[in-house]
Amino acid sequence: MYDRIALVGIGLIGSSLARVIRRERLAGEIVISTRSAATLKRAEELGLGDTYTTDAAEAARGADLVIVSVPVGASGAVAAEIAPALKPGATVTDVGSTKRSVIEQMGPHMPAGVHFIPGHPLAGTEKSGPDAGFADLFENRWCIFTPLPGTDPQALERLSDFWRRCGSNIDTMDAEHHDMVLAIVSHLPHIIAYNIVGTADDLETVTKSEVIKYSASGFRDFTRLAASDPTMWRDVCLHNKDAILEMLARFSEDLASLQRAIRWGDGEKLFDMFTRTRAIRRSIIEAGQEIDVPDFGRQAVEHPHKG
Ligand SMILES: NC(=O)C1=CN([C@@H]2O[C@H](COP(=O)(O)OP(=O)(O)OC[C@H]3O[C@@H](n4cnc5c(N)ncnc54)[C@H](O)[C@@H]3O)[C@@H](O)[C@H]2O)C=CC1
Ligand SMILES: O=C(O)C(=O)Cc1ccc(O)cc1
Repeated sequence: MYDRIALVGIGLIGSSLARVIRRERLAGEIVISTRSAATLKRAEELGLGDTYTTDAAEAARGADLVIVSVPVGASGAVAAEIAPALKPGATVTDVGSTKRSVIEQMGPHMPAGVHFIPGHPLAGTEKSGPDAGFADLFENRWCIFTPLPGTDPQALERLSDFWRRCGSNIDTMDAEHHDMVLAIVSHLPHIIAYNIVGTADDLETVTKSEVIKYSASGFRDFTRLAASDPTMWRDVCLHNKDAILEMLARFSEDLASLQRAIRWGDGEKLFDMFTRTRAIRRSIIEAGQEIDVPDFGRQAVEHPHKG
């Protein structure tokens, strides 16, 4: 699909891309770049690409598609590094979990004639690094693009085709909306998980070994999320601050209401709420999507990001 694909960042997402690109023969050549020499060496041992370099600009030089898969806080620095090496007509995309900040960081560095198309595959795990990736990661998952006004439709269609061949379904929306939706369906659940596991860890009356020994499956699910990469999630929190704070405020209000119902023995209120939430889980299962972004508020490309 592309003669030369450069993967900048070769952790869970970058290495999953490398594997599916190879399996589906989506590139003539895969060039891999990452900042850390040790990670690059591991990528080479795993045979993830054709050539390897710690110099992102060298990787991007002559590439038809550059995919930036680094923590969102590093995307501006990477964009500055690769910009002078990009060839006219190249497409640059990313996979970051937040979109408005990535656009603000990368956009200004993108030379005229280069197609910059921000993206986000809604697929991942709590693991990180090149060993954690797998070719099926994107299978039957959503990939959301947040194209900027004036995006070349052909470049967008080609990139969409690429992701379809990686197994994904495509959606587009503006970056603000993306960040709001993801704040509730992904960022808040991770923050809640970090928090509940932290609370359990701080308890004085219940020992750490009891938490481990008796952890019910509900708590275990939280510990999986709370094991996610600290650098990645620090960056998500710092770079989707407004939307996360908005969702946290709503969450806290609703939690206070739940707390009140428990305090005052309002069983009807508790029952009604638990019935309502049970229906949501059922609709997700019926839709054949155990996780992923629900249908609400999807916006078409015709209403792109205006920031
Ligand atoms: N882990 C997940 O479940 C998902 C992550 N994402 C997004 O994908 C991006 C990458 O995440 P993962 O692959 O999970 O992380 P990871 O920690 O597994 O890999 C990150 C990679 O970026 C490299 N890196 C870090 N700083 C760099 C810099 N300044 N210059 C060049 N390379 C640098 C690291 O060496 C590593 O190769 C993040 O923006 C994250 O928000 C998106 C969907 C799911
Ligand atoms: O591990 C999980 O359950 C996830 O939710 C993975 C994930 C993490 C970050 C994203 O931006 C998208 C997907």
